[in-house]
Amino acid sequence: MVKAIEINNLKYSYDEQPLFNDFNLNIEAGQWVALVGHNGSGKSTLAKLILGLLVADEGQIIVFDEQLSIESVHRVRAKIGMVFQNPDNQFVGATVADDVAFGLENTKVDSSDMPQKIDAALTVVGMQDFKDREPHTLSGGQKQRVALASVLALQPKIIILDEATAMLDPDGRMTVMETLQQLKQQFGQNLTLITITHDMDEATLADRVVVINDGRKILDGTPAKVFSQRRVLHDNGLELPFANELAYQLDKKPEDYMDERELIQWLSTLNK
Ligand SMILES: Nc1ncnc2c1ncn2[C@@H]1O[C@H](COP(=O)(O)OP(=O)(O)OP(=O)(O)O)[C@@H](O)[C@H]1O
Repeated sequence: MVKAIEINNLKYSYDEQPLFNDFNLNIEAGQWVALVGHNGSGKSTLAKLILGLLVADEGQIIVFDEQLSIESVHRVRAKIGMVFQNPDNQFVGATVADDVAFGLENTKVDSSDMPQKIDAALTVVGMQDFKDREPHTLSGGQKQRVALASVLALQPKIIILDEATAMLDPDGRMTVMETLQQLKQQFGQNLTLITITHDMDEATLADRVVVINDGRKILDGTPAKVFSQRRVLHDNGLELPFANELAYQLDKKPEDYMDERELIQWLSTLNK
C-alpha cells in the first residue's frame, strides 16, 4: 500500500485553544476520502495543515514520503491541488482556457505544450467545448469543473475539495460528483481525493468516510460502516444520507445500510 498522506500525533492550537491533540490519519494513494463534521469541527484547519498553510505545533505530516517542513513546503504543495467553496473566487483568466493556462504559466511547462495541456485538462472534466467562454457566463457546476481542470493541469497527486459543492444547485452538485467519479476511474492509484463536505449524500460516493468533531476522529470506515452509526452521527450533529434516513424511517435497522440504488430496489420489491 502506498501512503498518500500520513498524519502522526498531530497537535494544533488556535491562540492556546487546543483543536487537534494527538490526531492520526493515514490515507492510501488512490483513495477517495470524505471528511465530514459539523461546523467548527476542524476540517478546514486539517486541510490547511496538510497544505502547510498552518504549521503544526507537534507531530508529523508526511505527503508521499516527504515530511512537511519549512524546507519542503513548496514541494509538498506542488503535489496537492485545492478546489474551494466559492466558484466565483477562483477565476483569474478572461476565458476558460486562459484560466487553466494561468496555473501552468507558473510551472516550467513549455509554452508550445500549453494548448495541448489545457485541452487535455478541460477534456477530463468535460469542459473542452467551453474553452473560449468567459468564466462568468458558466453555471456554478461548470465553474467548479473548470477549477478542477486548472488544478488537474498541474498534475497533482492529491486534490482536496473544501466544500466545493456547497454553493451549487442540485444539478451542479451532481455534475461535480460525476466528474469526481470519472477522475477516480481514470486516474486510479495516481489520484487521491479528499472531499470536505456537509453533504452526507456526497460522502456516500467516497471509498471512506472520516467523521471528525472537536479535532477528534469519531468514525472512520466505508460509507456502509459509518452510516450504520445513526446515533453516533446524531450525537455529533450529523444526519444520515437521505436514502438511509428514509430506510430507517421505514423501519430498517441503522445497520442495514443501503445506498440510493439499493433503496430504490428495496422499495420496488415492497410494491409488488
Ligand atoms: N484563524 C482562527 N483563529 C482562531 N480560531 C479559529 C481560526 N480558524 C478556525 N478557528 C476555530 O477552529 C475550529 C475549527 O475550525 P475549522 O474552520 O477548521 O472547522 P470546519 O470543520 O472546517 O468548519 P466549517 O464546516 O464551518 O467550515 C473552530 O472552533 C473555529 O472557530
